[in-house]
Parts: sequence; structure tokens; C-alpha cells
Amino acid sequence: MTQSKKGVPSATQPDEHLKFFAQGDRRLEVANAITTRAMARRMPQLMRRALGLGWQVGRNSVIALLLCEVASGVLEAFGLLATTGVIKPVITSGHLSADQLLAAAPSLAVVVGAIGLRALLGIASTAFSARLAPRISREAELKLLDAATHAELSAYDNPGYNDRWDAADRGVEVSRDLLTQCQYILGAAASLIAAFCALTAVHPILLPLLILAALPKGLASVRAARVTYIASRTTAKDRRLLGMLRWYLVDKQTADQIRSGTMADFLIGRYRATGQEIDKTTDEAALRSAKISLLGGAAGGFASAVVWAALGLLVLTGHISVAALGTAFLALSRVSASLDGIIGYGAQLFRTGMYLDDWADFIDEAGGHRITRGTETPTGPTVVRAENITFRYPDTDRPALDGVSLEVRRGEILALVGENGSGKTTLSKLLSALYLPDQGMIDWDGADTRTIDAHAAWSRVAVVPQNFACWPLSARENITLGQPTIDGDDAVLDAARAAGADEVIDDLRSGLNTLLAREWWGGQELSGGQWQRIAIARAFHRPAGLLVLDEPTAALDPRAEHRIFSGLRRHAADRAVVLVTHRLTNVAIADRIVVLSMGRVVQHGTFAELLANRSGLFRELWDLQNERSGQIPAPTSPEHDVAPNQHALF
Ligand SMILES: Nc1ncnc2c1ncn2[C@@H]1O[C@H](COP(=O)(O)OP(=O)(O)OP(=O)(O)O)[C@@H](O)[C@H]1O
Repeated sequence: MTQSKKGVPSATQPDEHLKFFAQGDRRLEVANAITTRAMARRMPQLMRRALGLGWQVGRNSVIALLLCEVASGVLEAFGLLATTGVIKPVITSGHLSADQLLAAAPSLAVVVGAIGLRALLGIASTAFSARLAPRISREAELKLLDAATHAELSAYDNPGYNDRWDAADRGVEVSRDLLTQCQYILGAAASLIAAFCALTAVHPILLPLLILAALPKGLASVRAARVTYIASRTTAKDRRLLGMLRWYLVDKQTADQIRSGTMADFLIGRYRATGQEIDKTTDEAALRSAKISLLGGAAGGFASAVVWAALGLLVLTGHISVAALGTAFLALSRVSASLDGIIGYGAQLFRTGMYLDDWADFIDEAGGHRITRGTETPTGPTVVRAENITFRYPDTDRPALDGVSLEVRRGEILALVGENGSGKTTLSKLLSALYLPDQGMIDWDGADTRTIDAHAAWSRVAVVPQNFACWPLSARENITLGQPTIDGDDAVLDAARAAGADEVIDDLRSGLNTLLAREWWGGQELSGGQWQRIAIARAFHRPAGLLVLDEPTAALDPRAEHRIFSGLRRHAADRAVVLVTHRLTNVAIADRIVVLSMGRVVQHGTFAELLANRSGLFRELWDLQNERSGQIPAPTSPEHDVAPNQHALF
């Protein structure tokens, strides 16, 4: 909500509505600048791209497909030229005798044979293209997934990124049409060339006349395709919003809150309103397209009339025979159908091409965020140091971190403490090389994380994030993350024990082999705390130099929490540990504590030092957290006795 004063919304300013936001939609600008000439120039490039993609997934099928189309064109030319030979004996005498039929038989055989063979070739090329299309689509999808996983994590914070991803994803969807469209265009082009040859044989003037006749319709189809593409791009954000609303409405995670909060009608109302906005845009585009097509059709009809008039004139003036007129008639209808095919499928191909450009751009630069760090392979890390770092999320008013410096070494536990939004999670992501600072440097054993190979760096980090993933995999794979273990299950069970996940695994019907996904056939579901134990075991199992625990015990019961923290020191022996938590009793285990406020370090020291500083933020938070323990009624029986220092802790 827009604020007139800090935290106070202005009555005159409207509520902000959920709307995906993308700065400067580059593709829309490109679409607006598209001309028919540009489209015509683009066609061969798109055909090359289609065949190139096909080549990667099945070169034999591509060769077979091309041969089928060429052979089909050649057969068509022969068939058309043979038509004159069929008509001539019939119309020269005005009646049909057995001799005339016999004279026409060879030409007739060519015509019939050509038709039959072409039908067979058509079936074969459809089969080849059906074989290639899904493979092309999968290949395109795999390339996109590869690019997305090679984008910087910060890409997701960038408003334009999701939009580019969506456009690229649409490119994958349409990629399966690419080859079919090319196949139809190639087929139509082969037909056209055959008909051109036949027409030129009848009279050369017919050729330019035909091209002229085809132009208006062609121009109109191109413009209509552009209008449709622009509408599709304009509504992309709203369509994404629909997808998200659908997810919130039906997903298991929100299902209970949709019901208990009686949210369904409200969200469905939003869905309906957004759908209506999309409809409005697409209706306008459909109307514009129809108008353009109508104009193109009218102009094309007039141009065709001119061609037919010219043909009549040629017959009347004796420039072509009546038999040749028959061939011309067939060739002309073939030319018209072929041109329709080329233009229609060409326009579709062009639209597909625009989506594929989005896809190709994304693959080239991972939505503008391809990881381009250095290639240094990290050791350790033994010492992780933040040197005067500043970090700001895109389009935010103030930096999430401002001039932060700290250090954590192997064998040490460093705790990050502070109020909500003070920058703890952001800092932990920078320390683990998931983000890069805008200014300053994160240094791993003397190497700037900007110069370290990102994937190599992440393989040395173990993270338990606040929102950890519950992978629909077996319990073992959930701990090993599907990565091979050299010492079988021993290390997995060790990590599980340290995280208290051994009790969870013992209760599973097939132990480590149990699939942890209820909604998947046969899977078992865990409670929030049980999942958290698995997530901690996952981090403990990873052979990492840096262990980051962000609120690792938020869902754990006191016994499980106690077990984690009492065992943490053992894990810190050969790791640098960064612990983020609001439960200040837990940070007593840390060697040093850094207190953050509004992205800045406001205090640092040991637990005892910070507690002793009565005017510091840490002490204030500590007192607030423990204030209510003084209000707990004193125990009335000896078995409920609590040690004095436990009041302070719990
Ligand atoms: N993806 C993001 N895009 C924009 N701003 C963000 C993003 N993530 C965090 N912020 C902002 O950065 C600041 C620091 O957030 P961070 O999550 O690091 O705080 P935190 O101290 O971990 O908070 P908490 O205790 O609530 O987990 C906050 O002001 C937050 O609004």
C-alpha cells in the first residue's frame, strides 16, 4: 500500500492490487516494430532454427522429412504438366472416343500415380514430423531448465525476470509446432514451385500477376498475427496472476486457510475480475484481426478477379489454348491454396518465432542473470569474512545490508540476531555465496566470492533455510539430496541421529527407503517438526565447510531442540557455523553474536558481554523475551519445581 507517512496509508490513495510488474517489456517494443518485410526476411532463419532443433534430436527423421517434401513437389509438377496431355485429346474433337482415351492414358497414369505417391509421401512426412515434434519440445524445455538453474539467485528478486521466464516458457510450449509449421510451409512451397513451373509453361505473364494477387492477403495475415502476439504479451502478466490464484485456491498448503479464513469467494472474485481483463484485451485484438483480415480478403478477391480476367483475355486473343487453360485453372487453384498455406502457416511460424526468440534469449543469458562469476575453485572455506558489504534488493528504498563487516572461522559458531527485517537471512545468503554484495566483498579464505566458481562454492555450503524444501523423494534421498554417499547409510544415519531424525526414520514403514510424499501413491507424510529434523539431517550430512542454520528449530519440540543445540558444537568442530535465530537462549552456544538493526551491525560480542550491556539492543530483546516468564505462577508441588535459571531460559 502506498504510504503518505511511514506506516500510515493515505485515505486518498487507492489499495495496490496484486499485479505482476515488469519494467520496459522489450518484446512488446520488438513486436510493434515488426514489418511484413522483416517477417519475410525472418522466415528462412526460422526454418533453419526448426530444422536445426530437429537435427539435434533426430537427424535421420529430418532428412527423411525433407526428402518427402521435395519428392512430393516434383511429383506435383509432373502431375500438373501431364494434365494438359489428358485434357488435349478430349477437347480438340469435342467428343470422347476409345482412341482418344488411349492417347490420354499415359498422361492420366502420370496424374493418378503422382496423386497416389504424393498421398503416401504426405503420410510419411506427417509421421516423421510427429516423431520429431515432442522431442524438439522436450529438448527446448531441458535447455530452458538448464538456463534457469544457471541464473543467479538474485534473478528471482528482479521483477522482469519472472516475465522473461514466462515468455520463454511459452516458447517451449509452441516449439513443438515449429516443425509442423515448417513442414506445411515446405509442402506448400514445393506445391507452389510445381504450380509456378506449370503456369510458366502455359504463359509467363501469369506468374507476376499471381504474385500480385497474393500480396494483399499475405500482408493482412502478417498484421493479424502481430496483433495476436501483442495481445498475448500484454496479457501475460494477468495470465500468470491467474495461475498463481489457481495455485493458492487449490494447493494443499493453503487449503485449510482457504477454508478457515473463508477466502474462496474473495479469491475467486479476483480470478474472475482478472479473467475479464484478459478477455477485454483479447476481444479487442480479435476484432482488430478480423477487420484486418476482412480488408485483406476483399483486396485479395479483387486481385484474383484481375488474374482471371487476364487469363480469359489470353484465351480470347489466342495466346494460350483451351487445353492449357485447363492446366492453368488447376495450377491457379493449387497456387492459391499453396499461397494461402505459406502465408497462413508463415504467419503462425512467425508468431512461434517471436516466442522462440524469448526462449532463445532466456537460454543465452538466463533471463539476463546468467551466472558469470569466476572460475576459482574454493578450498574450505576455513575463514568467511564480510568486508564492509552493502546489498540492496531491486526496487527497494533502502539497502537490506549497509556497511556490514564480520568474520566466522572453522570451529566457530557465529550467531546473527536482530528484529524482523534487520537483514539476518540476507546476510547469511551473502556469506554462503548465494548472493553477491553490491559493494564490499565476501571473502572465502582470501578469495572474493565474485571470482569463485558458483557451483563449486555452493557444494561447500550446507544450509537449513527458514522455508526448507520437503522433497517428494525417499527419506534417504531427502538427506543425501540424491547425491552418492561413499560409506553407504552410516553417514546418513549419523546425520539423522544428530538431527533427531533417527526417531522419525524408525517410525517410517520402510525406514530410509520410505517415500516422503503423501499425495504420491504409497508415500508417507511427516509433521512440520519431523520435516525440520530431516532438513537439519540434510545439512549435517553435507560435507560442507560452512553451515548456515536459519531458525533451524522453529518447529521442534523442546527435547528435539535441546538435542540439536547440545550436538551443534560437535558439528562446528570442522565447520564454520552461522546461526540465525530469534530464540536468544539458543545463541548462548555461539562463540560470538552479531546484532543487526536495519541492515547494520549495532552490537557484537559474546553472550555474556551482550547480556551485561544493559542499554544494548540484545539485552532489550532478551528482557522482552524473558519478561513473561516472571508472570508464570510459581509451581505448587515439588515435582513441578523449576530451577531458578530455567525461568530465565524458558
Ligand atoms: N526478495 C526480496 N526482495 C525485496 N526485499 C527483500 C527481499 N527479501 C528481503 N527483503 C527485505 O530485506 C530486508 C531484510 O530482510 P531479511 O529477510 O534479511 O530479514 P531478517 O532479519 O532475516 O528477518 P526475519 O527475522 O523476519 O527473518 C527486509 O526489509 C525485507 O523487507
